[in-house]
Amino acid sequence: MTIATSLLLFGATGDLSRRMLLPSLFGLSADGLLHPDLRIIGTARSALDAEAFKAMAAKALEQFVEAERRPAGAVAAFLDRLAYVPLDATRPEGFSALAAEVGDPCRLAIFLSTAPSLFGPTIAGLAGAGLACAGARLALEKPLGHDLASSRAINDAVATAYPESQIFRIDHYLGKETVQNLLALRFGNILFEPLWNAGGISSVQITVGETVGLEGRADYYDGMGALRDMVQNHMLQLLALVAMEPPARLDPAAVRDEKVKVLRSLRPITGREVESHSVRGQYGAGSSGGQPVKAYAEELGRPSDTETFVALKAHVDNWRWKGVPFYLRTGKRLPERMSEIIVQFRPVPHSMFGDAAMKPNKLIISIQPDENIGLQMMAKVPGLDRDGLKLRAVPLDIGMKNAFADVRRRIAYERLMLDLVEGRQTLFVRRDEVEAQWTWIDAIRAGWAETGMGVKPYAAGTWGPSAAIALTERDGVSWHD
Ligand SMILES: NC(=O)C1=CN([C@@H]2O[C@H](COP(=O)(O)OP(=O)(O)OC[C@H]3O[C@@H](n4cnc5c(N)ncnc54)[C@H](OP(=O)(O)O)[C@@H]3O)[C@@H](O)[C@H]2O)C=CC1
Ligand SMILES: O=C1O[C@H](COP(=O)(O)O)[C@@H](O)[C@H](O)[C@H]1O
Repeated sequence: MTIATSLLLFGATGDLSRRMLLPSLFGLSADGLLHPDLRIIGTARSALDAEAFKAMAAKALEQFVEAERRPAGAVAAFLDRLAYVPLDATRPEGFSALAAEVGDPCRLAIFLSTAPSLFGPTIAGLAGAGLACAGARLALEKPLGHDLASSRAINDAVATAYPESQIFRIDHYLGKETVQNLLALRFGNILFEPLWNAGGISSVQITVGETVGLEGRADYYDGMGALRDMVQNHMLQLLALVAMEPPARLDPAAVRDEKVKVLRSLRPITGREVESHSVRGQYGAGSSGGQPVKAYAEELGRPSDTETFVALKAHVDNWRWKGVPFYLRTGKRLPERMSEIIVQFRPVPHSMFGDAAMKPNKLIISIQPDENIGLQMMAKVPGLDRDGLKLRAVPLDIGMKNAFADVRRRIAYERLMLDLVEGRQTLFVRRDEVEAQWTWIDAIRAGWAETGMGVKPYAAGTWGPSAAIALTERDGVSWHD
């Protein structure tokens, strides 16, 4: 595994670069985790020189890195790594100037933080300038298309210059600490695996709630909606990690082989099934964090049929998960920013305590805002119990914050950037995974179009339309709010 000595950052002046990528690279540089020779070459259309780019980067660090984490020396050392080449990626002739800045093209990492419509010309330009060497790595930001066909077109364009072993497709959820902790929890403990199947588990819920609205990404978001923006990628990756078979090794092929099997086993939701298996919502006026907020259409400035909320009932059609519903829900302007996975175990087969207070065990994996793993267990209520034992559900909590109080938490992009420059592919999404994800999503969208299923309103600051509650209640299941 060779470590890259140049990182080429396309879209270097953009929002993602300023908010996430440059701050993450800075964090790694400040902690001595980057190769001392690593140079970061920013590129975008803006006609900046290196000094102006460094000034922009310095400002981004001021804005997005806490003051105590950016001592002046570390900032200066980071800025020293930076160079900038202005380039319109649609014009092939500009790429030779870029190549001249790159040292060894076989020790190059490239990050495309630009609109996917630029991927094709960028790849052609890179290849034409000799920057598609066998050792080079290419990271691609989402969205990787807006459906299966467009995703295939992007992947085909990329594959003309870079083989799959050099492609790093970003899903930033895979860089999150608790998401990887799922692997540790499932495969580092003997406790869960014997029950981790349809015999022991009655349902799984995955919620990714956001309090924010459009956040200045109106055109992008309105063209995508919650299903494509969040479910197609992050939520299906979470589902795959929960449902996959134990990989034999923690390596890219073994982990991704298991995930893709799950994604391909997702039962298609087609035609009229969308009416009983999905709910689309769009927020109206309401409140967020105690402040009044506008309706989606008002924020957007025009009427729209794009969903800002989606709830789904999915099934993984294989031996392990026969008959177990996976409920997914995500939305903007929900009451909390909260991502969690709830694994609902089955009741004990026979209760010697009577039925009254028995609650089946529940595993609660909180991804954000706090990392927490909780197991709801039955315990005896203290007392003399003249009328028989009384039981109550109590939490067995592992607060990651306390359990690992002395360990610094890294944001997802720090881990992903480091894996990119050092060449570890496990936390990046393989082409077959993306395509299986799109296949499942496209069928749902086709069903929505076929049935004319529109969006149901919900007030900002609530958990989506009431139909989302009915989706689970019909099966006797409640969302874990
Ligand atoms: N922002 C976010 O939170 C997230 C963004 N993404 C995705 O990442 C990508 C970048 O997003 P974001 O940073 O928000 O977008 P921005 O619009 O803020 O930035 C786009 C970047 O692309 C550059 N660019 C535009 N046209 C060209 C061109 N013809 N040639 C070369 N460079 C060009 C811009 O350069 P210049 O300004 O100099 O013209 C700018 O640096 C998008 O695909 C987005 O969907 C994914 C997840 C989250
Ligand atoms: O990819 C995206 O993710 C964010 C949510 O990410 P998180 O790390 O804050 O949970 C979402 O806001 C955005 O719409 C989407 O494109």
